[in-house]
Amino acid sequence: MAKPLVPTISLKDFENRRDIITKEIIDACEYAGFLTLVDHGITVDEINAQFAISKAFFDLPFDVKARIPHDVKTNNGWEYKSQLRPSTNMVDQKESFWMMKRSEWPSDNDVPNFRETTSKFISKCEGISDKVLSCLSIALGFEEDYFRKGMGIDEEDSLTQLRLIHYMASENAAGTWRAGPHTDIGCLTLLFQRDGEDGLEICPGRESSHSYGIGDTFTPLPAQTGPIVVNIGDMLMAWSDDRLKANFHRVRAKDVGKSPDRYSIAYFNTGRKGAIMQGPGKKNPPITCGQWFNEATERQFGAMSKRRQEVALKEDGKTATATVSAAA
Ligand SMILES: O=C(O)CCC(=O)C(=O)O
Ligand SMILES: [Fe+2]
Repeated sequence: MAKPLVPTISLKDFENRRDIITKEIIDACEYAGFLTLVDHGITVDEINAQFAISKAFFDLPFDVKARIPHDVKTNNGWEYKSQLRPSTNMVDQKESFWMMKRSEWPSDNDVPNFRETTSKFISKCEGISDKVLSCLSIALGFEEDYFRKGMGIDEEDSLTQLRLIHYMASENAAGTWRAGPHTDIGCLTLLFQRDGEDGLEICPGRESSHSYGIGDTFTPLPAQTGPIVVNIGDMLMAWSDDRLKANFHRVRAKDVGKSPDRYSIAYFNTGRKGAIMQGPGKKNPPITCGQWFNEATERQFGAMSKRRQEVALKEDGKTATATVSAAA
């Protein structure tokens, strides 16, 4: 039987099976750049609890969500239909809340238990990411803790983020994108989805972390509650001398007919600002992760502006009084 494009990899008995798991992860990352993790240690109840928190946040009135507006400089905060994709020249049909461990979080008064549930969820994501990153460190010829130090999740200059995402229900969505084709900016993304909320599609075949040509063969990856979709981002593609592939992916709604709301949660492992990224073969000149992150966020999110968000709110006929003040 042909191997699936995106393999399912179990983290069960990780310490004893580390070598096998490393080989499976590397095989997946060298072509598809995507894999699905199971037996990872987060229960379906814990995942559903975080989705419930996410929904409670997105259900808040616009002006409450807009108390923490997206800031292009830090890439944290709430944005509403404002992510202008270079690949489509259109805004994604979604809203999202970006956060770091040390950024401003929605208050527990607005979303009961936000801090406790989300802190627990983040620490689970950290543990799973650490396992995968330690396999990748060794496979690339670095010390086992190389990427652990590189991410520096507890350092002041950590750039790792959690993103709560809500794609609104739609009907006959031809010509629009829930998320236009893109590659992820950071190192390693963990993506949580829910049964029945499909839409993610991936396109393997990217050769260089500096090329942005998009292929035309996208393969759908059905959404499941429980398994985690893991993918490589641009930073790790460059950091591995292009060995691990950060491939294009996108999220679609049905061209004809109704698509339900879709909620997803992404945990983006990103190198800390001060870490210097250079691959084992020194293919690319050294650059700090901070500089890489700033250039990439400007390229991808630079067009998110105060004006854009206000226009989007008005177009939607929602309250236009929200004090959205994201940097231009
Ligand atoms: O919602 C999804 O499934 C994908 C999200 C995504 O690709 C991203 O935020 O980078
Ligand atoms: Fe993505």
